[in-house]
Amino acid sequence: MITTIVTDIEGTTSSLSFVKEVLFPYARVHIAEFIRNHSHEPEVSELLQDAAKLTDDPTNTEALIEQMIQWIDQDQKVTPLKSLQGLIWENGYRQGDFKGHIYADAAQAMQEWHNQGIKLYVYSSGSVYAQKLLFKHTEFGDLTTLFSGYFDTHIGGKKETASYSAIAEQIETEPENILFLSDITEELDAALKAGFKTCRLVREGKVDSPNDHDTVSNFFDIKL
Ligand SMILES: CSCCC(=O)C(=O)COP(=O)(O)O
Ligand SMILES: [Mg+2]
Repeated sequence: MITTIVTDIEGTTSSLSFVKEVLFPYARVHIAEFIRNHSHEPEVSELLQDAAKLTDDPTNTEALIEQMIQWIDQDQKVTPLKSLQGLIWENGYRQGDFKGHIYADAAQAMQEWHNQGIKLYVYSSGSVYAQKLLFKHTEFGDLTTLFSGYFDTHIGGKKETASYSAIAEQIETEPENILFLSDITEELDAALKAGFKTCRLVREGKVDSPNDHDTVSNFFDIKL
């Protein structure tokens, strides 16, 4: 029996194009200015140090900015970069430059599941802070009240089975009672290996070859 749903964001609750054509370019344009203006703040300074450890020349801030722009362009899920992106997007949401995109079916189904007592969690490569911002500023209003918790790559990569086992342990729920929703087969494979039920979202384009996961094109077709 499914008591709990863990959902991905990009390609699942929200469009790929919102992330790739709105959020990532916004971070790309503002990251240099953001780092130059905020690097003295403890939270930002710590993230920069963590990111610098992953580069060849940890002492050169300008080279680090270039590296982070490259990571954005390559959609690298580098944890300190994802945290910095959240801090940068905060301004965009606050100033009304964009709203968090949520498919209407996802907003409605999640509201219904929540009303039925099903627990909802988010697991995304975007930082927990970025996840909360996205769900707080949607065209359906503040959806953060629907969620019991949020997970990002601090718990591990989304293609690693251990991450899903850690989530199940943390939320004190048997894996077989958890349904994981994602558009990425490798993520679903990892969740399935951890004992989760899985459902694949194919939001744009045709459903491709069959695989081990139920596949739907919107949240209304998800069977619990
Ligand atoms: C938290 S919103 C931004 C999404 C993001 O930064 C990202 O990398 C998408 O990852 P997902 O795991 O949601 O596919
Ligand atoms: Mg995704």
